[in-house]
Amino acid sequence: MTSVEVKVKRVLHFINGNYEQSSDEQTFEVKNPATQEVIAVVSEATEEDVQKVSQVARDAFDHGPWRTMSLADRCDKIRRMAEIILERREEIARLEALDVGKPYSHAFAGEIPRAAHNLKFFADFMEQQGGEAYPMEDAYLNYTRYEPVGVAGLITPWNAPFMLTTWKLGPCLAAGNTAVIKPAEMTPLSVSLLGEIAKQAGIPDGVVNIIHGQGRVVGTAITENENVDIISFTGSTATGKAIMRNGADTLKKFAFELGGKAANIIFEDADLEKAIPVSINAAFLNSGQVCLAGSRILVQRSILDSFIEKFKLAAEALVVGDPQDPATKMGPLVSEEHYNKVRSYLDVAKEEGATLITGGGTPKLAAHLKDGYYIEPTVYYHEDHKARICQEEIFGPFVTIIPFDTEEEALTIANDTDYGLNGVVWTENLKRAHRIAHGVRAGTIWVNCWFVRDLRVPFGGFKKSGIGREGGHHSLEFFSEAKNICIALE
Ligand SMILES: NC(=O)C1=CN([C@@H]2O[C@H](COP(=O)(O)OP(=O)(O)OC[C@H]3O[C@@H](n4cnc5c(N)ncnc54)[C@H](O)[C@@H]3O)[C@@H](O)[C@H]2O)C=CC1
Ligand SMILES: O=C(O)/C=C/C=C(\O)C(=O)O
Repeated sequence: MTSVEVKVKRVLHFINGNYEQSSDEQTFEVKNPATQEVIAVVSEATEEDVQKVSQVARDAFDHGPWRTMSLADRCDKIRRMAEIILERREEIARLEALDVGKPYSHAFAGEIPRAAHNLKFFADFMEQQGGEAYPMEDAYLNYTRYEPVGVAGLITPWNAPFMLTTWKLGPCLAAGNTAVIKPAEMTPLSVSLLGEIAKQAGIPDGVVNIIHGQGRVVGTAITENENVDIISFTGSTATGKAIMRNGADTLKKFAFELGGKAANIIFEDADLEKAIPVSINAAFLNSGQVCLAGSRILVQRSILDSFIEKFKLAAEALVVGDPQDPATKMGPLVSEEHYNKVRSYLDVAKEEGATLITGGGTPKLAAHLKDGYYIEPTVYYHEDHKARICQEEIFGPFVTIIPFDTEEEALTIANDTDYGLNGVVWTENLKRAHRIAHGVRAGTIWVNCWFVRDLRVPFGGFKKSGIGREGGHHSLEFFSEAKNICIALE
């Protein structure tokens, strides 16, 4: 028995304002990762379906009222979507907990309001934008307009499906584009609601479309489709590379937010009262399935023993359980495949001679969760930052503590990675904080905090963590074509 009544849901594509099944009526099943119960039967698109949805989005862009309606009307409709999301907050948070296995309390308090904010923020922000003007003496005047690009493919991952889809949909719509959304096949439930929410908000048919299926079929077909002009993708680095290859023939524009292996650097003067709980969150939020996770904890050797002792106690105190239970702080991993991947790193850690500080087993759970994909919050210690567990994105409740002696050494270790999405530094020394923030090669550095988000700032990664930036005007520029108009004044 689960803590919520589960009725198997039927998830359909949303095309041109209607929910419909695939042309060949094929489906696939989605399971609750906490129990392995089937929770949904989802339509599985064919290439023909992708062709159809892309054409619908193209026609809506070329001939529909969306890109030509007044900015105020467009933004009002996007803001209405945000209001509806808040009205349905509990329902969406329940679905996210059911589908992803993330704690309901986190979805309700954090991700769903953030999803509403993603839409409202970009509607408000778009209305504040001006253009550029460049007079050439008195002879000519150049002025710049930002126009929508066309059809955007929004390909999103399973770790924060609703929040990350709205993060792309907000600027996409505000800039006047139409969208083909491809949610992750493992977690389609919450994103599927965006169709009816868009319709209820008065967004014209064909502007927001959602198509379900496997990434290698549906994602590839979207990426290769002539009607799709740009792709905004969040997910693994490997998939980012495939998308770039597959989009080359149609010369698509890309924004990629990819993997991470952030260094969370704790100096001896850090305020551990703050650093420990935030580092626990950075390690185990959403079972560590967060691209921004602080999965490499670099600790100055002079405080190593006391840090390990406190961190271990805090990790062991985390309540692991049913995602629907408000007391739960950590749920299961998203799927059997991912569970097996994360578990395989326990063997790697052993082979590499890492020292287990805590975890590595299956937590004690209520009987109805016995088949869930649970792993205890797991903490290793390793002297060698080049070990695989310190280099590869594990994307689970699995962190490694690595010692360092000097600031230079901390920087060397922090930067010795293929990734560069974010970094974290804990110190009470302002000058050192700046030196480290400047020295770490990553898109966001948090000083004495983690995952604090202001939607105006650039968000994205250095190195293999991404291409381009989203957030504020960066998102609007990605989803727009800049046009210059030059007028002779004489
Ligand atoms: N940066 C992040 O937020 C995320 C990172 N990951 C990392 O990726 C690893 C593997 O997870 P996956 O589920 O395989 O992520 P993925 O990157 O394959 O999936 C993300 C999205 O891409 C789609 N996709 C897959 N192959 C595609 C293709 N060839 N063309 C177009 N779209 C495609 C999927 O259907 C899904 O919607 C994880 O273990 C984790 O390390 C996974 C999800 C999110
Ligand atoms: O806050 C954001 O805009 C993005 C957050 C990204 C993740 O949570 C993720 O991909 O894990």
